[in-house]
Amino acid sequence: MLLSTAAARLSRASFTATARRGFTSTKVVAGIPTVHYDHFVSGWNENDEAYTQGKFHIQTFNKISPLGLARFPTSNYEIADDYPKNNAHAILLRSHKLQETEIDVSIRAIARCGAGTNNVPVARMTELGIPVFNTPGANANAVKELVLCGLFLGSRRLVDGINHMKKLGEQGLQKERVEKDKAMFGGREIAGKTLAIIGMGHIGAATAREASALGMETVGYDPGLSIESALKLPREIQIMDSISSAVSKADYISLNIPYIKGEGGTHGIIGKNVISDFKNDAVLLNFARGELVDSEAMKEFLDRGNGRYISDFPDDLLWNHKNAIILPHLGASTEEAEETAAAMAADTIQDYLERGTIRNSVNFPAAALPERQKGSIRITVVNKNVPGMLAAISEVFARHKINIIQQINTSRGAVAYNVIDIDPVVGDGATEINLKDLQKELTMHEGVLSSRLIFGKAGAGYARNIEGEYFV
Ligand SMILES: NC(=O)c1ccc[n+]([C@@H]2O[C@H](COP(=O)([O-])OP(=O)(O)OC[C@H]3O[C@@H](n4cnc5c(N)ncnc54)[C@H](O)[C@@H]3O)[C@@H](O)[C@H]2O)c1
Ligand SMILES: O=C(O)[C@H](O)COP(=O)(O)O
Repeated sequence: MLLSTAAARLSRASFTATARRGFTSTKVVAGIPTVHYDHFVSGWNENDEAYTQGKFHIQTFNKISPLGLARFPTSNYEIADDYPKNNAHAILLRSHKLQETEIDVSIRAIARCGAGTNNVPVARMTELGIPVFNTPGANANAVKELVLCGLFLGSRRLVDGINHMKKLGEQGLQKERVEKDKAMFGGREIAGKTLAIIGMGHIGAATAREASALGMETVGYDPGLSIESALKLPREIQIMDSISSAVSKADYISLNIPYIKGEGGTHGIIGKNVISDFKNDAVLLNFARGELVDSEAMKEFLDRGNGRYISDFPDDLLWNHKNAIILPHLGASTEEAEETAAAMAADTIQDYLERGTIRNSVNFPAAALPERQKGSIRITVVNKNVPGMLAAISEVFARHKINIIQQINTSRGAVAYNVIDIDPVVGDGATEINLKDLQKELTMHEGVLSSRLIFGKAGAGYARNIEGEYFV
């Protein structure tokens, strides 16, 4: 859907832009030949007046910490929450549910200031050759602190007690009734109880450590446990081989895994089966995602016993349940976490846009080429991860008698990524290099999705192969 409408719009836009410009630019760099290039002034924008030439345009969704945004130097970047169609180069967002129609063809990258990327159509972005980034660990401390708070909310009837005191206050009865009524809000201590951690990544591992320090026994389940996280776990933690075996021992269960839709994903992973292994008075802490828990099954559990559910996510069924406490997605809402996540996302985006470096991507392979030599030109190519692509790409450079100084080719799943530094002095001694033709040949090779020339003006030099049509 997007492609057909976008393609139609872009056909018009690229034609108009080319016709309007009607020239090929040149750039002379001291000591090296003349470089011919095209579309260094972006041809994506339909409205030239709105376009600030020579700057990267970052489109934000959600309110992003100003301290994080300040990482973008104003000399090279412009930030706005709204751009005319095809004027933005990258998207920065938090939990906004990003629709495919909001992702213009000019977008080269998307960064999530936070951990979960289930609000971004990641699989589709992979097909389109657009890297999606997140900020691992940036908000983990904030979430961990709220999970600890959840332990206490689930142990003592704090919210009910607070509400009761408000009611008594309105009636002027607080002092008279407090000592008698407090018996309604008794609880238990967490020391000596068992906490099961499902997902021992940045949040889960930190929670396990703190819970252990508070005197709790800990058990954990995580089939993808990283070495980095394993090193943070308390020594005493017992590692289990299934969710059920972990929860069956637990008085408290903390869920800290990503939400992944579809087959093999985590939708409703805490369902009837797993819940049937809960102790009658178990407390489930869900600071991960609402969709991980089957609300019907949870309701049955809460209706029949003394169990509790503390969740950071809206729930149409459980929002008013007497044994549930629902918070308005506050896990990462601290000044510190918002700032750290925004700063990390800003740095990641800049590294990608300015150097082609990829780190913290959820759909692209990590890639970092050493700084490009002065005067050299960096070209990045995104292609489908199918046989013969590297040879085909190298062949284009060879045909143009261009020497590759350094390069990296790496892949992840269905996508491959190349970063190539070339010597602008062509092999046959010619004094001119035609990047315009080179980029078109590279980009239009079957299987290539996009290419980028990192040389010259910010925001320019991006081309895409959209189902066999060339867009610059
Ligand atoms: N409430 C909030 O505001 C808030 C803030 C940050 C993160 N989150 C949520 O918490 C999740 C975890 O965040 P994180 O920073 O710890 O991420 P992380 O990537 O560091 O850790 C996730 C861990 O879960 C493990 N895992 C994945 N699938 C699993 C499964 N089926 N069973 C057991 N373990 C599994 C992974 O191997 C990984 O170790 C995020 O994906 C996000 O949805 C919520
Ligand atoms: O996945 C995350 O990082 C959290 O859910 C935080 O979301 P937020 O940035 O919208 O608070």
